[in-house]
Amino acid sequence: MNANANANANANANANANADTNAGASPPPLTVTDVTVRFSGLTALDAVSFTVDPGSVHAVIGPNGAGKSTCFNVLSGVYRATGGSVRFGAAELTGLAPHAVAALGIARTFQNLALPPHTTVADSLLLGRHRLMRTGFLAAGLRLPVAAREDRRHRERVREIAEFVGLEGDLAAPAGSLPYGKQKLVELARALCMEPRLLLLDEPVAGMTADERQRTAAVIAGVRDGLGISIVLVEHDMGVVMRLADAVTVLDFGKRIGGGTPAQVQNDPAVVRAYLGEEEPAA
Ligand SMILES: Nc1ncnc2c1ncn2[C@@H]1O[C@H](COP(=O)(O)OP(=O)(O)OP(=O)(O)O)[C@@H](O)[C@H]1O
Repeated sequence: MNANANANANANANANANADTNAGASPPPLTVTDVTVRFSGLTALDAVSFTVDPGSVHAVIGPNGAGKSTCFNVLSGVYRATGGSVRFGAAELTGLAPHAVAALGIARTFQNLALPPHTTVADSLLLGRHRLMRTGFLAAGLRLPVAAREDRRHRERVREIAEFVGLEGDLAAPAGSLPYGKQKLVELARALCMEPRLLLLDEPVAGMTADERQRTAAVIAGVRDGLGISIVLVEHDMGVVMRLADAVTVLDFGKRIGGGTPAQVQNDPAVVRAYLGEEEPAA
């Protein structure tokens, strides 16, 4: 079975096993309206608007310095927009701290690895479920049956998610001992362990080998197709963007200069112009 088929098969097998909180609930649209971010005189984002349709992969692309990371940081609550609004369904995200954004079912991964290297993959993924744990510290410390039951349930779910991304054979390994591509998949799995409805992926294939890129792209497609989770993807790899994205927003110098399907933006003269001197947006 190739990576694509494997991810999709796993997606189908596990879609039904999705038993926690937000899981299974169709995500609402994410609506970004006129978002502006200024850093002492520099306008990093200038009245940017776009909508992420439920269950779609929406890529945000643009040349270096275009404002992609700034946009990502606004969506995840790390930066506060100077103006405009970001709504996830009825919830206004603007001004919320990252933990409050996460509590709405929005999970993120990081551009650089953020895993404790000596912690096993299983425990790293369990950390991702912290938000969903109900048993208190005391009950867990006293080893009460309710805590043991909850721990078992979370470990089962961790195993399912590990299988979904193809890490089932690595659960006992320290995360830091795995090849880079797998460590990035652990990050993705940890975000999935939050049972998000929207996943923010910051350059998920950066630094990967061609094989790792293909495998990760298949897993991301599986997340959308099998779990119905909406995905915002900031990515430089145009091949991956064009293959994966349902919709693309193109930024340049903080402004939205184009948007639409991958085919539409590839053929948009303004987009091609913005990329001249860098990489062509063609796959
Ligand atoms: N915290 C900050 N303080 C001041 N200026 C910033 C800050 N973060 C970003 N900028 C500036 O905002 C602009 C947009 O940067 P941003 O990192 O969002 O672009 P990008 O599209 O992600 O670029 P890259 O592809 O190189 O990562 C740049 O001019 C950058 O120097």
